[in-house]
Amino acid sequence: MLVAGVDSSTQSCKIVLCRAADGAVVAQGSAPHPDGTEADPAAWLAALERAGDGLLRRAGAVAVAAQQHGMVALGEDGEVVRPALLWNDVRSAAAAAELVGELGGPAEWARRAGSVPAASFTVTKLRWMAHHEPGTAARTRAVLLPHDWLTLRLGAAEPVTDRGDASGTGYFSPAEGAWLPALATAALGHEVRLPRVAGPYEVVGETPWGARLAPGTGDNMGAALGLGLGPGDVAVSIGTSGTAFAVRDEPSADDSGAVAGFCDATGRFLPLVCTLNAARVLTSTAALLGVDLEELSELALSAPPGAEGVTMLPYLDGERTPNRPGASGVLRGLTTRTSTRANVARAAVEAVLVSLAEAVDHLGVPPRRILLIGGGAASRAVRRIAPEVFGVPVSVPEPAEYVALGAARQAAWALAGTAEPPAWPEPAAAVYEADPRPAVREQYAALREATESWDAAP
Ligand SMILES: Nc1ncnc2c1ncn2[C@@H]1O[C@H](COP(=O)(O)OP(=O)(O)O)[C@@H](O)[C@H]1O
Ligand SMILES: O=C(CO)[C@@H](O)[C@H](O)COP(=O)(O)O
Repeated sequence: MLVAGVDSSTQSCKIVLCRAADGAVVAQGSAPHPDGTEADPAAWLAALERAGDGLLRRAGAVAVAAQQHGMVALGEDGEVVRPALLWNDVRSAAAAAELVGELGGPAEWARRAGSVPAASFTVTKLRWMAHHEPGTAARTRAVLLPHDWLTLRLGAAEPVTDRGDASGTGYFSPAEGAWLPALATAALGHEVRLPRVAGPYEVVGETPWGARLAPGTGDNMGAALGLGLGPGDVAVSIGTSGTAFAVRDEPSADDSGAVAGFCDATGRFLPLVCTLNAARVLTSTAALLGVDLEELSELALSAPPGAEGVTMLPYLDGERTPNRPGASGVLRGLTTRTSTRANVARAAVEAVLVSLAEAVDHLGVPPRRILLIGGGAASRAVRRIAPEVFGVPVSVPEPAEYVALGAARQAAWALAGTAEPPAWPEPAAAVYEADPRPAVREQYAALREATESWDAAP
């Protein structure tokens, strides 16, 4: 029996077709998403159909994992009332601050919703819409997340979500496993329908070609399931977002707001730290230097650690961790001697890695193992420099679509109906080791602190 897993992420849709018994990939496809921080959900469905052409119909079960947090606002008849506002859209930063104040501060949000909402969270997008598009807000009768909407369109019997993705809305209690509808109502100004929260391996419907549909989840929860993340492991993903996350048995509640207290896709929890600037820092720097990504790696590896003092603050699209939505990128330390393309390339790679090393620190427990995934992990320079910056050996699992694999594993789980997910083998990984370079982190931290007062109003 074959199963399919979908990863509808920020930049593209990726689909894997796997054997249900052991997860071996027999076929895969992908299709790009339009650029931007808002999107017509129909474009996700079109990309899914293109990526899955010729392979989705071979699956006996399907699950969709997708970018977290996006607000898909629906009207009375289930129609999309405006383009979905995505996780990386920072226009709701002021709404986030307003909501945090209204409920009595960050600690109260962390206690009730597991997270302190920054602009990424769905709840802040509802408030932004209530203020800026009151007519559209008034028409909104239901709110779904990207994976919920795609699952519905693939044949779910009713609107459904799962604990993992629900925990990124800001109106769900991870500890209780239940919606907090009053928080959604307060944000939008009126009651709104929310999807049913399905169990982790429930069959929630059937596709038009007769495949069973599993509930799906958020992309980071999908990656945790695809990697088989275990105790002591921290996954670091370099995709459009940078994320660091671990699977835990107890919910978390971080008053500082750095750690989001998400649920995972199996009934456990997934504390996660997310940055807004990761792989695109590398593509932007490559474009700035007029090189491709392979040449960027070569340039970065030809410069010394610390890039002779050239330091980049990578907050190109504003930042979420630290919460600096009005920030922009900064390049420091340029002199006639140090202004080389190699140093700038190295500074970009180090900046992405240090921002994620700081994210790992926020998780609190030093990892036994770091697993590096996402498109940016394909960069030679990233893989080689990562252990210098993280200060521990870094495992890079063999290149694969781990989010889509996690969704496929969930589909196989729904098919099996067993209490635990099917035991697929752990991916083979290359281990990268290097002497730690704490000075690289120190020069970055000094620049981060020195620029705290520079940000524009978001
Ligand atoms: N060799 C490479 N070096 C650096 N970045 C890369 C490389 N290969 C792919 N990427 C980047 O990875 C990103 C896509 O990663 P992915 O994890 O699929 O993102 P998302 O899931 O957010 O859509 C793109 O920005 C792409 O440019
Ligand atoms: O906002 C978060 C996590 O809280 C992001 O991780 C999104 O889930 C988007 O992920 P990618 O498309 O970058 O994988």
